[in-house]
Order: sequence, then C-alpha cells, then structure tokens
Amino acid sequence: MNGSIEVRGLSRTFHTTVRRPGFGGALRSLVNPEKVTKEAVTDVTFSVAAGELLALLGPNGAGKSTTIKMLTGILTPTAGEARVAGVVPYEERERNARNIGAVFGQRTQLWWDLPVRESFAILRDIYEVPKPEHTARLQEFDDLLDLSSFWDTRVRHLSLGQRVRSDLAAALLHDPPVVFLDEPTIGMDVVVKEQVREFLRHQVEERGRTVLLTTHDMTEVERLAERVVLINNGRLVLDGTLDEIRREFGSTWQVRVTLADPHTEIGPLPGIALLRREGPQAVFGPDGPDAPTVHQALKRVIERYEVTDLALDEADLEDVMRAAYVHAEGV
Ligand SMILES: Nc1ncnc2c1ncn2[C@@H]1O[C@H](COP(=O)(O)OP(=O)(O)OP(=O)(O)O)[C@@H](O)[C@H]1O
Repeated sequence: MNGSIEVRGLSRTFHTTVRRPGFGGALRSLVNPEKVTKEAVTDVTFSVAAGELLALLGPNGAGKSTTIKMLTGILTPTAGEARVAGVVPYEERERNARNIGAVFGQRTQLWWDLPVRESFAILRDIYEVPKPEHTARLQEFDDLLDLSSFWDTRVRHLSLGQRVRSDLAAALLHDPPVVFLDEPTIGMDVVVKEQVREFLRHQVEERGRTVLLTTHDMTEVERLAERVVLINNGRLVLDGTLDEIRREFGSTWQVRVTLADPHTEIGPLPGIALLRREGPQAVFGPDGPDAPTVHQALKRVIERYEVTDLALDEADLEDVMRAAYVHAEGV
C-alpha cells in the first residue's frame, strides 16, 4: 500500500455565533444571533511521501489541528481535497481508520477504566489483528516504550508519559501505514520525550510508516523531521527541508577555526566568506543566497585547510522559525 498523504487546495471554514456580553446581550444573541465566519484552513496544498516524517508547524490557532482532523476524517473540508494512503478520509472514514493511527497528545483513545492491556485486546478485536501478530507487535512496542511496567494499570491512574506511550502503541497496533501525531510529547519530561522520539524514528526508518507530526518543540523537529510545512492564519507559507529553511532564514552561522599553519593563505570557497582573520584564527560566515548550511561549510573548510581547533555558532531552529514566521506575516 502507498502510504502517502496528498492535500490539494484544502480549506475549512467554521460558522459560529458570538455571545454578546451581559444579560441583555445574551437575550439579543438568542433572538438575533450574530454569525461569524472563521477561515481556519485556506487553500492548503502539500504532500508527504510514503515513509517520510513531515512536521506541520505554525503558531497557536494556525490551523494545524483542523488540517489533521480533515485528514483523519473527523472534519469535512469546505473546499479542496485530500487523500491518505489513496483514500479520501472524510468520505470513507472506516476504510481510512484502518490505514491510519492517530495520537492527540491532550486526549486518550484508551478506555479510562480498563487496564492498558485490556484496551490493547479490545483494539485487536476491533481491527481483527491475528493473535501472533498482535503479540509480536506488543513485544516490539514494549521493547521500545517499556510498557509492561504499567500495562496492568488502569488508564486513569497512568502518568502523562505512561498514558501517551500507551496511546502510541494503541494507535499502531493494527500496523497502519500512516500516523498522525498532534503534539504527542507535550508536557513530558526529557527522558520520556527522547524515548518517544526514538520510537517514532524506528517506526519511520524500520517500519516505513508515513508520519505527520505537529509540535511546538523545535528540538523535536530537529531530531525527527527532514522537511517541514509552516502554516500561519490557515495558509501555507513555507514548505521545505530544514536545510533549505536554515539557508533562507538562518543565515547567521559562523565557523571559527584555528589554522595549523598561521601563515596559511585563505582563498575563496563557494558561498563562504572570510569574516575575520587574526594570525591562526579565522572566522567564516555565509556569503550570498546560495550559502551552504553550517555543517556543509564546516566540511568544506576542514577539507581545504588543516585546522587544530574549531567551533560552530549556529542560529538555533527556534530563531530560524521565528524569522520564517516574521517573513510570513509580511507576505
Ligand atoms: N469547531 C470550531 N469552531 C469554530 N472555530 C474553530 C473550531 N475549531 C477550530 N477553530 C478555529 O480555527 C482556527 C484554527 O484552529 P486549530 O485548532 O486548527 O489551530 P492549531 O494550529 O491546531 O492551534 P494550536 O497550536 O493552538 O493547537 C482557530 O482560530 C480556532 O479558533
């Protein structure tokens, strides 16, 4: 099965009524409700290749969750279309449900009053997963997520980290090619976050799953995603690899080296400028729109010159994304 995600011109508008303030206002709202229209997602187009992990980023209220809800079949778009593993999710919700796993970090799909293991057993029956497969997959998930220490505990008594790890396992028990994760590691401690990231990396690299992830955590993006799509006010404003985005919005890196021979002459390197030179110390920075990333620059510099010491200064992804948002506001 081709687990790709295709989104073309996807839009979703919400119509709501606003409540006027005060008792009189409430009465007037009842008789003559004031209608407002909110364009949550407008004309969004992107695709995710099978086996790719894409981070869908954007500030609060940008339209990320609304997009994911359309792709999981919970919401129907007002315009445009989407296909997930070849299925139009909001037209064939059941077929789509077999192809996808979804984890919403703030909510659980497990049964609150049942031990985790029983929730897994119910899901096995719902998705008709053969027992040996189910057992093998649980074993794999336990190895990576360390579930067995709490899988006889009722879901309501789990810590947040334990609950989300259980949710992740539950979402993947039926072996879906596509996985949607809406802020999966929100509120977790660093150790559990890292465990979840390792699990996700394994699911993409070893199991070939396609993952669409939303997060506000740039460390997560750096660790997991090669490509990101940025939305702002419901519109797609950027679609590119992290390298491309760093090149466009993070042009503040520096490579500082100590040359083995202080008399070395520094010649031109493509896209790299010599910013300062003092005896054996040389500082390089990006030059022009085709400047390389800091890692490529470092490689080029140490291939060309013999150095005894080096250091990197790189705009962190948080700064790069901030610059991208600011750019998007001005578009
Ligand atoms: N059911 C709804 N009715 C009316 N407006 C809605 C509804 N759901 C979402 N919206 C509005 O649509 C916009 C996009 O919301 P959405 O939840 O998709 O944003 P988000 O990018 O996921 O934000 P966050 O990062 O805060 O989770 C917001 O302005 C929100 O208020």
